[in-house]
Amino acid sequence: MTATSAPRPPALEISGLQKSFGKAQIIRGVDLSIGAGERHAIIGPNGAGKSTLFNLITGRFPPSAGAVRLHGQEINGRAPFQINRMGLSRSFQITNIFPRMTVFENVRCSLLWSQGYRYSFWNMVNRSRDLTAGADEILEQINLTARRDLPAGVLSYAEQRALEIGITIAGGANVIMLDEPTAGMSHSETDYIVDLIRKVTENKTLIMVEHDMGVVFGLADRISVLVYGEIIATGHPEEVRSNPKVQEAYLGAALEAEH
Ligand SMILES: Nc1ncnc2c1ncn2[C@@H]1O[C@H](COP(=O)(O)OP(=O)(O)OP(=O)(O)O)[C@@H](O)[C@H]1O
Repeated sequence: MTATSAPRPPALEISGLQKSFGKAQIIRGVDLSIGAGERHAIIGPNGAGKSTLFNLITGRFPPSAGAVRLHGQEINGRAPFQINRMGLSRSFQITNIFPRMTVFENVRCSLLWSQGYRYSFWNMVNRSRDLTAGADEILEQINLTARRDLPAGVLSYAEQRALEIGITIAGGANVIMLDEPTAGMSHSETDYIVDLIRKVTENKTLIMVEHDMGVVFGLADRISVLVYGEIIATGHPEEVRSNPKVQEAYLGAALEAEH
């Protein structure tokens, strides 16, 4: 690249985004720009529209108005799998693994899909050294090598969530979206998952919805606060923490709930 080349577009750029279900307007004009390599948390009270926003970004729902750009390319109207192939991958609130398949097979399956293979290729799978090596590398990253050949269903809850993160990153996406990755975890499990997230999102863009303020303030470079379908503040953790609007609308109560 030369010095005169255009600046890198943000990893994700959301403009004027709206979503209504029938008469209910759930996302009411969201503008947000998330830079490449940034770790960004979206916080807000229950029912604020965080999951809906995720579903709009990932193509699960079509927006009522507005646009989403991934690395400068508009993604409106594309199917989730197409957006995934453009480098965006997400996890869900509910653990989303194949419990009877081994831990290794879960990751390999995700790699297969991300590379566009179909069922007819299963018989070739065992021969594919690249896939095996790729899956083993992911298992190493998520600390599940010792559990490689167990059915995923016998893993502990935290290990299943770690596996799900492995499945999310397996396709090599550079924008990773995690929906409440530490929900339902003990303090020690949460610490374990936070370390893991930090490790696997190195040099990637992370967008996460999270209710645990310890996790949010420990991981995020910037935070957006969504209240009633609108972003009322975006900024560095300390700016957001001290913002009186945020204190009033959400953070006061959320931080109190932690103690
Ligand atoms: N498919 C849908 N049809 C109708 N209403 C919906 C639909 N999906 C979400 N909603 C409504 O949109 C609002 C926002 O829901 P959403 O799940 O996005 O909030 P949230 O911020 O993720 O909440 P939580 O923190 O509890 O997960 C809620 O009132 C919900 O009932």
